[in-house]
Amino acid sequence: MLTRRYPISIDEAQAKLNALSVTTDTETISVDEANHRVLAQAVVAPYAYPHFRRSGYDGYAIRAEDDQNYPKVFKVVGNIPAGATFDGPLGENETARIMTGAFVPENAGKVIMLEQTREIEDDPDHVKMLVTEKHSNITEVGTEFAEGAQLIAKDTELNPGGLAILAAFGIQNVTVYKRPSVAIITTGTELMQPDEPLQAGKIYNSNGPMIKQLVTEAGGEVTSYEQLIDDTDLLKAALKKAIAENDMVITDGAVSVGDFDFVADAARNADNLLFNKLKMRPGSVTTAFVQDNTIVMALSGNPGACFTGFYLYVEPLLRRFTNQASRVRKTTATLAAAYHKTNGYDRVLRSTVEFAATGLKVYPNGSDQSGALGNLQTTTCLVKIPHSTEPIALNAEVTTWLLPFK
Ligand SMILES: Nc1nc2c(c(=O)[nH]1)N[C@H]1C(S)=C(S)[C@@H](COP(=O)(O)OP(=O)(O)OC[C@H]3O[C@@H](n4cnc5c(N)ncnc54)[C@H](O)[C@@H]3O)O[C@H]1N2
Ligand code: MOO
Repeated sequence: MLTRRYPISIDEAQAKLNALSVTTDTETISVDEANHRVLAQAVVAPYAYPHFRRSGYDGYAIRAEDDQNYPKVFKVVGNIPAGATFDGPLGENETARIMTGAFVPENAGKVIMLEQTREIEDDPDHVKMLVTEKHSNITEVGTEFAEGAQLIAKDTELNPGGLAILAAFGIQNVTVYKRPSVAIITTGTELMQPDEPLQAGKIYNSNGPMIKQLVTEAGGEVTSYEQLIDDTDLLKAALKKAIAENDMVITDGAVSVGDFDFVADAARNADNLLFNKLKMRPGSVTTAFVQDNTIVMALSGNPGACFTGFYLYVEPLLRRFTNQASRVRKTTATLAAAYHKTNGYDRVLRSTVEFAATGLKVYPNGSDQSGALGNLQTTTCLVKIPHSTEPIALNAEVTTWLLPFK
């Protein structure tokens, strides 16, 4: 059924999505699997770190009171490799040979580096120290973290460095936000499977693989991925199932006014229709609605529109499920290359950004057509050309969205 749609602006559409309440759930997972997951609770140090006084160098540990009158001969009373401990105190002018990272005897005040010492021929029980050291060369207990100090803050996305901090304390599990579950439904009888030979009138599905990775990059979990032919009953059933089982459903294609545009119907009858037309190109047909507490984001089948729609509307929403701000950074930049077209709607150009000394410069990157995909790899930002009857001026200040992972 063809019914009139009422377009809203990019800002209005983003505001509507932003106003949706999103539930954040948590789960406890193994640190091994926590890279790029977001902490739902701060992690604190279970004990001081380091938890023993540690030597920074290979050398000899001595008492502070013996640290004078060089050159000087010390009696070697022990050997402390990394991982070992040392029983008993050092006596006057006694020393223990020590390795980097090893336990420093309790009453030692300094480690003399090996380079400042000399063995004594035929006398392995003694060593000659040539000069003292400026620093103690000992890392004290708790230098990095006191017991109970915060190791990593809540709402931090863990990375390999952070995992190292957790591992340093033997922490094996962390409480993180659950990733939002996302079903992806791509549509179109023209879509072939990747292993099928090329056929006239048909294309390979390029949006599906892209959306899958974009969802993952934005912290979502793709729970199902379907490529369906244009069969209204099939599509309706798939959408219903996906809605019942996921936090979000992303559909692609079948959203305009064609014969199989089942999404338009679902949107019209939804619990909460947010928008089904945008004052923007590409992606004017982008649609969003809530059904049974699941958000359905219907992206255009046109590759350029699909890419643009994901970053402007889906990424910020996905991030909210893990209490994160969008990584698509909105800013202003200088339009550094001419763009002559005028537009009835705001146009979002796939562009590239240059971080110049004078500020950000942006350059339209190849085709502005909704159906073009040749610029998806190299695009690093999206640039808004406001609707106007006059072409935009060169060097105009333009709203720019910097894309993450670019
Ligand atoms: N009579 C009208 N026709 C169209 C209108 C309109 O208002 N009236 N809007 C146009 C605009 S603007 C857009 S954008 C597209 C939107 O179409 P859909 O989002 O419904 O997508 P489809 O019609 O299914 O496909 C459009 C285009 O994209 C290709 N496609 C679809 N899926 C994929 C995929 N997974 N990978 C790669 N390419 C895909 C498909 O083959 C079509 O070429 O509608 C205009 N038409
Ligand atoms: O909605 Mo279409 O992508 O504007 O060209």
